[in-house]
Amino acid sequence: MKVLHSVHPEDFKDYRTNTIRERFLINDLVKAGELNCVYTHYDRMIVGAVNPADTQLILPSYPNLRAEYFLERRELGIINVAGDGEVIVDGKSYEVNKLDCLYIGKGTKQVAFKSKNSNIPAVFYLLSAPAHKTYPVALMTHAQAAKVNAGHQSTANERVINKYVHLEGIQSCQLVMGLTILGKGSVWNTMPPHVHDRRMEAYFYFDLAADQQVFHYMGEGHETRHILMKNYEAVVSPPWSIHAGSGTASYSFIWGMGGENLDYTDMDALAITDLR
Ligand SMILES: O=C(O)C(=O)C[C@H](O)C(=O)CO
Ligand SMILES: [Zn+2]
Repeated sequence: MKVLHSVHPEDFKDYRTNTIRERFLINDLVKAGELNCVYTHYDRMIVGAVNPADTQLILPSYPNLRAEYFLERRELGIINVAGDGEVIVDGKSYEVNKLDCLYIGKGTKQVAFKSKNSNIPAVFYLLSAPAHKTYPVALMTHAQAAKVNAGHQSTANERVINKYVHLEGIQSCQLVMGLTILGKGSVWNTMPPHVHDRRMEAYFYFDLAADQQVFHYMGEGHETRHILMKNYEAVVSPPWSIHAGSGTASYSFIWGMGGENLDYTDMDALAITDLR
């Protein structure tokens, strides 16, 4: 499993395009018939994706974990971003269709992923954080997710934030997870931006046309850089970094965090005019 190490904000200031991409971008996650994971040293969050074709794919245990099975000491959040799918948790099947979320607690021995129709395969995005206790398996459909309307059409940042795993939603040890869908004509996410030193974050962009990209902004507010992101690519955001994006076309993205607390609103906002 590929490993991403943590970066100091002072070192980040000298990074050029290639180094920024090497240290923070997670690409090649979604591949037909494959399950791929990347281990990050940001709160030990694992970022992954599963794209089952004709046969089911089983979550393996990686040598990095020194565990008998993947979820021996971890919890897992899953969101499907494509065709209808099924997740089998220790023999019990859950229908996980587009934009539905399944949480699986510590101690689950086997997790298998299937597409309902191999012509329209599912793409399951995965986030896994270390866990100290077992919370029950929970399925939340897109319709059931807590919705927050944010931004405005006049500032091109109108969007709906959908919260699945958080303090008042699906219970977890440290995972917080949801997705944001931009309104028609809006291109900006998370603007005005924020940081949260208490939690790392990862963004995964989807429903972005193949010939378009998202400019994802990162770095300390007074020292920003950008990274160009394609559909089905993820990026890690260190605790000291802003994480915001502007797309050349419409898109959605999954956000997910791990760290000190489960409070979605624990953010330190930055004024747009203070950004450099
Ligand atoms: O569009 C937004 O704003 C977001 O989705 C923000 C993320 O949820 C986030 O960064 C949470 O910390
Ligand atoms: Zn954030």
